[in-house]
Amino acid sequence: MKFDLLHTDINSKARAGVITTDHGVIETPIFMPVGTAGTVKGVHQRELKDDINPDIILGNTYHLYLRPKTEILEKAGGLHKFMNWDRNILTDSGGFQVYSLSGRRKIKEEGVKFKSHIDGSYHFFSPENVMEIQRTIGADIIMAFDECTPYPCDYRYAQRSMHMTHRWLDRCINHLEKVPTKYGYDQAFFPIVQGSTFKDLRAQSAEYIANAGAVGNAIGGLSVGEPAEEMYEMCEVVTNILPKDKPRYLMGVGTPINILENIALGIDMFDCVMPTRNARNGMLFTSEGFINIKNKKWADDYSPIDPMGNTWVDTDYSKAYLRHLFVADEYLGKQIATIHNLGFYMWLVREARRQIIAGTFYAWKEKMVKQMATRL
Ligand SMILES: Cc1ccc(CCc2c3nc[nH]c3cc3c(=O)[nH]c(N)nc23)cc1
Repeated sequence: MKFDLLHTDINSKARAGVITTDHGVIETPIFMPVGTAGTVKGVHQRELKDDINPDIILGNTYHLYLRPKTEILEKAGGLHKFMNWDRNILTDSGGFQVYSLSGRRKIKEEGVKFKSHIDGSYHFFSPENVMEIQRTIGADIIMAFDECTPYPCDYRYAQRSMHMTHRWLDRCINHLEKVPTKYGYDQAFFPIVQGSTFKDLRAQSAEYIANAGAVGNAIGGLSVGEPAEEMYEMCEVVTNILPKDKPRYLMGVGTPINILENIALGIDMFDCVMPTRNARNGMLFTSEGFINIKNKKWADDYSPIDPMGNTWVDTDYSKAYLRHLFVADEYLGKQIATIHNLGFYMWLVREARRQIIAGTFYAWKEKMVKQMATRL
């Protein structure tokens, strides 16, 4: 994997770049749609390509390991072939999902014992076996096995959790050297910065991760309930330490405003379940603010979903029709809203990239942040 920095904004730390892997280029800043179990819920791969056109989507080690299981993926020749997606895929390492999904889990130095949320069976993730699972899934970018430090927590806990994540990072790196890639293309490995919301721990973790010398770096432990101001403060500290010539991935972020503010702080890659999860609840993101399509006020509004729309659904269907689909619980409603929200997020980061290259990003960002804060 290589990263070319094309342009850095003069009024902020925003950057425009290109990541190149064996499955094509990724123009940054980029938003990565969440495709947890090998599908972006409710959207065909063909629709994804034609209408949303993401350079990369996310998969999840925890979910894919439990279902369809690694042997099924291996026989298919990896996740790309299994789901018929020939562009980039990034998989998270599963640590976060174990911490957030399976209520029953025991975190020890060796690894994490957990109960499957599907059938209650017991499983064990360690830095070593999670590296093997990600080799088998075959994503182009794979994440270190870390502990996403719960929020809030006291300093002692954050410090011990951070050091364990650093020890687990060393075990991931050592093991990866012993397990060759399985399908003939390269897999990039990203370590993850922790340290909760303590500036000194964040600086310490950023130094440790920077010293690992990986081709890309991630910031974890945020977007876990902390106030946005604290998220921005931690990103400021960490992006001042992480190398400039490597992409920076801020995990699980965020709202459109979070994304613009963090692009200004030097973040290149984002993922978030909001556009897809909120879509399924009828919450639409537009450049003028939020729309809850189930609200009665849209019942006889025959205007397009979003006149400024970025995808064909925005002008093919009216607000009244989309509201009817949600009220009637028709699953076409969820599909339309998902394509709309993902189209909005892709537009937002592409427009940010255009503004950075034009040198007008900062003023545009300030205008957009004000404009999107309204609730329609
Ligand atoms: C499919 C998929 C879904 C979700 C993710 C990111 C999930 C995610 C976080 N989401 C919000 N905050 C988060 C923090 C962390 C973190 O500290 N470490 C890891 N490994 N993942 C995180 C990756 C892939």
